[in-house]
Amino acid sequence: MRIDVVTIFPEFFSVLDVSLLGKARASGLIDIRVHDLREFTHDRHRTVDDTPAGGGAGMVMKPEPWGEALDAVLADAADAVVVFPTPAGELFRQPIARALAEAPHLVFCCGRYEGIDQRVIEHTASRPEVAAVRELSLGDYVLNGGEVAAMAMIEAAGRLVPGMVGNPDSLVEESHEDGLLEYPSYTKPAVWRGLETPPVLLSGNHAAIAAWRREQQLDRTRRIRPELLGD
Ligand SMILES: Nc1ccc2ncsc2c1
Repeated sequence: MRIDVVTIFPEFFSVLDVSLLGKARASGLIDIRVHDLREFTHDRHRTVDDTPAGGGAGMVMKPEPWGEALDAVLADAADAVVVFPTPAGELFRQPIARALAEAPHLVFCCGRYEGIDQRVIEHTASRPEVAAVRELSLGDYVLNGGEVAAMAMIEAAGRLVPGMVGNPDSLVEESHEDGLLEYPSYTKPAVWRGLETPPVLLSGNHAAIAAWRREQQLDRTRRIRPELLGD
């Protein structure tokens, strides 16, 4: 998988060299390329934003630098999925992470300010080398830009790429992988500060342990995220 990230804060993504994705990058499993949007400006101040058409507060990211950046990033692309992290997008959830993990080439366009001129999204969707454009939201709160969201999406999708995680079984028993919250986890010692590990987990009865874990998932999901049960 190839992942391109376009941002005005390329240094933000240096952390990708230390995480699980760092190993994948080193092994060539995932080819991550980070691009500074300001490299695609031509004025002395390397301007990437301008005032909003129609007035209003804040600034909007100019289309020209984005157009040139995507010309460069997509020059040798085919079937790229281009993601625009945005609060106005579809909510990013595990099924979308799985879909992104299937893509041979992901491009993340990190907006700042009040967002990117909408014509960039429209033009990108018309490019023949682009298989899909996805405007995706991390959730309903205020962030300063798309970088934090892109990092989360890259990790969520990247870890699903075959070969990324040592034990693929561990991908199954994760919160949201089966649509439910994960069960609570325990390890040694059996008693810690007077608190006991649930005896069933020490019973060796694998059927009883599996049943207990499933019940814990349902109970936790019912209490904390009932909407995941479609109730
Ligand atoms: N403010 C905000 C909220 C969610 C979100 N998701 C992707 S960029 C973004 C920005």
